[in-house]
Amino acid sequence: MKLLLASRNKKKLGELRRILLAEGLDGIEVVGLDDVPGFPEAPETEPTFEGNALAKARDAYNATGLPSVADDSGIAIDALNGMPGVLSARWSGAHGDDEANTRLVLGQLRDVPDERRGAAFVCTAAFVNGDVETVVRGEWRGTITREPRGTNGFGYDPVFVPEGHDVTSAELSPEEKDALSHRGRALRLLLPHLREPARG
Ligand SMILES: O=P(O)(O)OP(=O)(O)OP(=O)(O)OC[C@H]1O[C@@H](n2cnc3c(O)ncnc32)[C@H](O)[C@@H]1O
Ligand SMILES: [Mg+2]
Repeated sequence: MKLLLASRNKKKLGELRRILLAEGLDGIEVVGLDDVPGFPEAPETEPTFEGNALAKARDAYNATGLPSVADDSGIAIDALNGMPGVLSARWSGAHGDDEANTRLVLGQLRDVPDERRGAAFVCTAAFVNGDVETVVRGEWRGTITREPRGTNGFGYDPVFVPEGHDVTSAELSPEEKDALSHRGRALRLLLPHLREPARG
């Protein structure tokens, strides 16, 4: 069985692939959007991660007929009342400009004291295969730093210190991040559902 990972974000796609392959998906060949003919993709306008993930997975399934997984994710910052949330990828106005997004958040939190800098990375993963639709959510709590640190990962990783750690998630190794991250948690919840059709 082919499984389509419907994301345009190369770093995210790399993590999705890495997490799934580490779990050993026997009989499942993982492909990305670059491996299938292009199709129109709806803008991500839903108010929830769940809604956006499901919309992305449905678009991918409807266009290709392949069982499809989409990830909608972001960071919810306590002192910003849960924002950037679903707007995480375009918080500074430019979609996918990780550096500008990160800088804007640090500026917005400049006067927020250490004890109120809590945040959570959230990942919702949606699996669509015909009538079968499954959505799961993984969360990863931590705090926002005052300066970016580290070069691994992507997005807000350089400013996020996971709970129980002193380093940012951009200073963790890829394997350490996968073991703890919102994305790792969500995909491990999805695994039983992915394995089911592969047996048929
Ligand atoms: O929609 P696709 O094509 O998958 O790619 P995208 O980059 O637009 O992805 P999202 O809409 O899900 O937006 C997620 C944003 O949240 C941030 N983000 C998500 N997961 C992250 C992680 O593991 N580490 C750091 N930042 C993350 C990052 O800035 C992403 O651009
Ligand atoms: Mg997106």
